[in-house]
Amino acid sequence: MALAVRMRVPCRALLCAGAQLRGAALGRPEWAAGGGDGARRFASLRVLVEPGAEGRVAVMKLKNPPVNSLSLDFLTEFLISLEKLENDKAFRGVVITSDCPNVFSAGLDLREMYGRNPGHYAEYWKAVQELWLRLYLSNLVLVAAINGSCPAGGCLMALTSDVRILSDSPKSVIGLNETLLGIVAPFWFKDTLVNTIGHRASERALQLGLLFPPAEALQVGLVDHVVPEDQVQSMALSVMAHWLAIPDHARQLTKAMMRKATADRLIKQREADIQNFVSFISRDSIQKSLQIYLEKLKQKKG
Ligand SMILES: CCCCC/C=C\CCC/C=C/CC(=O)SCCNC(=O)CCNC(=O)[C@H](O)C(C)(C)COP(=O)(O)OP(=O)(O)OC[C@H]1O[C@@H](n2cnc3c(N)ncnc32)[C@H](O)[C@@H]1OP(=O)(O)O
Repeated sequence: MALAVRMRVPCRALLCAGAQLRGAALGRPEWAAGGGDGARRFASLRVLVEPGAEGRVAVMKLKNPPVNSLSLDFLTEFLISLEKLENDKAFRGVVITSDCPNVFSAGLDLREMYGRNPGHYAEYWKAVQELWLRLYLSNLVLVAAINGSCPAGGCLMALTSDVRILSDSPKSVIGLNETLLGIVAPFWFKDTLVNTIGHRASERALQLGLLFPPAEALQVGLVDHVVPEDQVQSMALSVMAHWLAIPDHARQLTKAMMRKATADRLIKQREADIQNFVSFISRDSIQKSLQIYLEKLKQKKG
C-alpha cells in the first residue's frame, strides 16, 4: 500500500547525486554518524537529524547560521537527509525545527538570487522546487516546530508540514512577504497558502506581504498552535503522537488525495517555471530591488 502512494518526484535522484558530487568536490565529509544508534542519527554540516524519544519520529534541526537561509548547499543537504528518512521504514514522522536562535528560516538565500548567472539561477530554482515537492508530497507526518521568525521561503517550508506549532514570541512572525522585497511569490507558493488559509485571506496576505505575529497567524489559520517558546518541541511531539495514531496507509492516501493536484501543477511545468524564474530574477529592476533589500538588511545592524 505504501508503494501505491509514494509519488516519485522527477529528477530527485539526479539532484541528490549532483549534491553528493558537489559535497565531495568541496572536500568535506557528507555524513557523520554519531551516538550509540549511529545508523539512525546523522548529520551534515547544515542539517542535524536525531531520533525522537520513541524512535518512530526523527527531529530535523536546521543549522545554517545565522538565519537558516535556504542556500543551495543547505537545500541539497536537507534533501539528502529527508530522503534517508523517507527510505527508512522505522521512521513515520519528522519534526522540523531550527537550531538557530529566534529564526526558523529566513527563507530563500538572497545571495543565490542576486548577482549570479542564469545557469546558477536555474540550478538554484530546481533545488527550491525539489524541496517543496519532496516535503509537500512526503509520506511522513511532518510537524513544523517554528521556534522563530519564518518569512517567505521559510513560511513555504512550514506550510508543507501537516501541522505547524509557532512559538509565542515577538520575533516569531510568519508569512509570504515577497512583495516587500519587490518580488512575486510563484504560483505554487500561492497555491500552498490558499490551500492552508483560503483565497481571500491569501490574496490580502500576498499582496500586502504580511508577516503575521503569533496570535494573528493562529487566527487566520496559518499555524495550528501557538505555545510558549520552551514548549514548542514538546507540543510538536505530542501532536505527532496524535497523528501517528492513524494508520499510515489511510492517512497517506488521504494526504495524497488532498495535495496531488496542487503538486501536479508544478510537476507538469517544472522546466517552464525554472525559465520563468530565471528571466524574472535576471531583470535589472528585480536585481536592483534585491540589492536595496540586502543593503537594508545590512544597515539594520549599523
Ligand atoms: C511574475 C512571475 C513570477 C515568477 C517569480 C519567480 C520567483 C521570484 C520569487 C522568489 C521567492 C523568494 C522567496 C524568499 O524566500 S526571498 C527571502 C525573503 N526573506 C526575508 O525577507 C527575510 C530577510 N531576513 C530578515 O528579515 C532577518 O534576517 C530575520 C530572518 C528576521 C533575522 O533577523 P536577525 O536575527 O536580526 O538577523 P539579521 O537581519 O541581522 O541577519 C543576519 C545576517 O543574515 C543575512 N540574511 C538575512 N536573511 C537572509 C536571506 N534570506 N538570505 C541571505 N542572507 C540573509 C543578513 O543580511 C545578515 O548578514 P550580515 O551578517 O552579512 O550582515
